[in-house]
Amino acid sequence: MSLRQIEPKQRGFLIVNSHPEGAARTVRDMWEAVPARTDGRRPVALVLGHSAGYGLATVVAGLRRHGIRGIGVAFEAPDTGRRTAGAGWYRTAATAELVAEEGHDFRFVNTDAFSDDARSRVADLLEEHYGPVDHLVYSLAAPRRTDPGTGEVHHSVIKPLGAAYEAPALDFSAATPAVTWTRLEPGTDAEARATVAVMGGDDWALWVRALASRGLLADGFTTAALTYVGSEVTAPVYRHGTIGAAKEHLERTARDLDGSALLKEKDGRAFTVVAGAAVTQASTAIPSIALYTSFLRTVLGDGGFRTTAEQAVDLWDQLEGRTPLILDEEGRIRLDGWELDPGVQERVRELWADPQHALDASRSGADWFMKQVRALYGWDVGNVAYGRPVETDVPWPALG
Ligand SMILES: NC(=O)c1ccc[n+]([C@@H]2O[C@H](COP(=O)([O-])OP(=O)(O)OC[C@H]3O[C@@H](n4cnc5c(N)ncnc54)[C@H](O)[C@@H]3O)[C@@H](O)[C@H]2O)c1
Repeated sequence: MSLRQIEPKQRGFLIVNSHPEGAARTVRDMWEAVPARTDGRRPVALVLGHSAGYGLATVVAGLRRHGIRGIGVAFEAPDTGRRTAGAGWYRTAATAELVAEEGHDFRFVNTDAFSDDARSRVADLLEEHYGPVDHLVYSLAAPRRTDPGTGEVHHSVIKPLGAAYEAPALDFSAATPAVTWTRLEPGTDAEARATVAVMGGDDWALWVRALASRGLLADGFTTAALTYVGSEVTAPVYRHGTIGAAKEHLERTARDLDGSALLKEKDGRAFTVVAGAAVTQASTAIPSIALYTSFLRTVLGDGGFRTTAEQAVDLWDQLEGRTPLILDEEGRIRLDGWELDPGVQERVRELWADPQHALDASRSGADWFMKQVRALYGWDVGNVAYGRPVETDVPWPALG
């Protein structure tokens, strides 16, 4: 037991502790925001990266809309007595509570998904409880990966390639959001290769092969990995940078998997899924993306900015064949039409051209962004009694 009174602790743009009840509340809010529909076949799903961002939205929408059964995998730190558990730990506990309350059948594994050990543990659990997988959703975002073959640790970096990138950014370490400038020197070839090793498609392909080798791909199996295209204003640091090289590798991996004998044999498909900008722990680490996302919110307002859960609902409907697949000319599933709409991008470019003036004229997007960042850690969430001591040592849901 570790009942204590906690306050948010911020270092730079990072918040280093999480509120269990606040984090749980965000999951319940997401759950309630996804209208339930319980008919259908209850497919078996494996979601890698289930505790945050698009992975969490995929689990919640999959449970609510299709009654998915199966396994989520994430890598979260427990409560240490000095420091709270990671927010994803508390979100997992809250998701498991909803699973139990609503009679679903979904388990959660806390492990390094990049390891062979994780693959074999998950395959064992699938064999024991569910059988072959209908859908594998790959939504990991990590700063490093240990190559299971060589033991080498690769570190991803967020840098432009070819030329330095100088751009406005949002300083959200201060109480009031302000514009600052960021300059990033170009990454080296070695840094680009390391980023590809972490965020490219190698690990995804290892998961698909591991499931196939255990006879765990269902007929009509689909697998989808999350990717991002984004705006031309952030392209130098995203799509044309080191992370963009990793996303291109991920997209090539999708095409290779899609054409592979392994999938053909099962009448299976592999896709990347282009989702829109979202406030997540992964994306707040990218300079300028915070300011871009704030401006996107200013332009789109409350109704136009699609949530991760809304996009996950669309993804499931396409994967389950309830609506036709929306593929671009490169065979990617597109969920980001609302973000890349030319009129929307034109208005974002106008704000970007004079960012301080834009921020002075309207802080709505930046204020929303900062609130979203705090909510990622369970802070500043409605209907939470922050003044009361709270149990921080919450157990990880049992696998039994
Ligand atoms: N955030 C965005 O704006 C955005 C937009 C489009 C696409 N995407 C893509 O969505 C995917 C997920 O990103 P996100 O922003 O939702 O990330 P996130 O940081 O919110 O979540 C990452 C998840 O990965 C898990 N994870 C990290 N390392 C792990 C490991 N070693 N083993 C097991 N689990 C691990 C975390 O526990 C967490 O569940 C990425 O491919 C990202 O590029 C993100």
